[in-house]
Amino acid sequence: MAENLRIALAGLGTVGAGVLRLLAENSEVIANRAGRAIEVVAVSARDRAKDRGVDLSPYAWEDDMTVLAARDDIDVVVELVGGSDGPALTLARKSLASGKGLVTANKAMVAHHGLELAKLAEGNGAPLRYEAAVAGGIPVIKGLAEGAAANRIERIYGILNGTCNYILSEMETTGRDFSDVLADAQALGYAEADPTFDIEGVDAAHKLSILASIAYGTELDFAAVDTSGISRIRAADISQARDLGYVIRLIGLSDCTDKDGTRHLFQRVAPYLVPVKHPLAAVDGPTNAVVAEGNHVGRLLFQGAGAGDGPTASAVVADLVDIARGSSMAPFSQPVDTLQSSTPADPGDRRNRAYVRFTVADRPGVLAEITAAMRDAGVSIESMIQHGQPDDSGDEPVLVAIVTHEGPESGVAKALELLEGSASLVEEPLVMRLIG
Ligand SMILES: NC(=O)C1=CN([C@@H]2O[C@H](COP(=O)(O)OP(=O)(O)OC[C@H]3O[C@@H](n4cnc5c(N)ncnc54)[C@H](O)[C@@H]3O)[C@@H](O)[C@H]2O)C=CC1
Ligand SMILES: N[C@@H](CC=O)C(=O)O
Ligand code: NA
Repeated sequence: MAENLRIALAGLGTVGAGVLRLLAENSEVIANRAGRAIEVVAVSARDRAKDRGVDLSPYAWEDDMTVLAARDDIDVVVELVGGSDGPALTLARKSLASGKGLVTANKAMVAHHGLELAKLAEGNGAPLRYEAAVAGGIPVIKGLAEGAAANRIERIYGILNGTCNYILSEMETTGRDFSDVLADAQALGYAEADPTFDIEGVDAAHKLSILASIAYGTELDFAAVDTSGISRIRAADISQARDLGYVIRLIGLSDCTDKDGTRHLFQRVAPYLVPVKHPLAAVDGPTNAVVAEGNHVGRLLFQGAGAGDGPTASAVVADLVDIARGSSMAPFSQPVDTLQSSTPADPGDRRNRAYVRFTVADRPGVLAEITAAMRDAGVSIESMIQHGQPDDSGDEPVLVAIVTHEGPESGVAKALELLEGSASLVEEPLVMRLIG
């Protein structure tokens, strides 16, 4: 066998400790497939003494993780710290600049700095891999960049955040409280260090922007992702959706069209109503699923664990196996200077059915005001559900949910504009589109 691939690990939390366990447990199968052993030489994290259930004594310890990039006994640095900037980015830049390979699970860093890092990697002949950064254990980057490499990808969509999917599906099946289920997701190691990234859709937006770049051969444009999360969803929305035959899922959705020589890139992360019979409705817990439509292969569905130590470690180590084998794939599937620029597509042009939930004062004329705004904006109402309050005092706000017929998104936006400042509305309306 060839010489060992010598690696250093920065970050020994959920994923880092998972990688050490996986490398130890499956060393033989990994070495057979990689053609050589993968040897951990050095590690770094915040707290050396912390009990992680793994023996760190065989490895050199560095208090300052960025020093790993300067060690000449290391071929590849594995960054499992997190954060778009800060020490993770310094380590990534230094590692690639010194010609070392870099494997990372850090979608925030790749979404913000992926093109710069890819340029550094290509310029220095250093491999850069980040399969774990998108949809955890699912080999979706490989699937698109390698398996579907012959296709023009026209559309991708799916469930890209395990924490949100866990929260929504638990709330749906057990009726448990949002914050209670979020605490569970954190304890299980699914959530980001700052869970607002999960619940406000930012983590899924990081992943979507990376997938879009690989799928369409366009430059990363995280800032253009139209992003909203699940923090405003209530148990009442979940039960109203169910009564209508839908479940609620946080969906990332993107397509890319050429118009007048310009690439128009649509990227959105938002909660959608998904028909119960749709394949994405059955995706529950921390599972992720990505649908990609290629112009020759047709529809591909990738599904599996999107978060957690074992699945994420599996993707990290798969990248190491690739590097050990000598794979020379460009970090974004094609040389970074061949990626095309794009312009954000206008969402107002898109046609959808929408669920709009209003929280309103329980008094005469409120429904008429809402329906008048819908009429004036040219929005046709398909159904309306009002959840009355237990008594008839009129003191408590009530929820009114409207489902519209299909129409341009600009219609609902216009209706909400007409209702802006209305004394009947107790809070900002919540809009969720219907998929399928
Ligand atoms: N947990 C999961 O299911 C998944 C996580 N990821 C990504 O993997 C990366 C790591 O995530 P987790 O293991 O969940 O995080 P974690 O919070 O469990 O572990 C982070 C590790 O980095 C170390 N660290 C953090 N800041 C540091 C600093 N300034 N200096 C030195 N060490 C520092 C901590 O001591 C800890 O060992 C993140 O980029 C995350 O987005 C990706 C896919 C799934
Ligand atoms: N916090 C993320 C972890 C994996 O990327 C998620 O919940 O999906
Ligand atoms: Na993945």
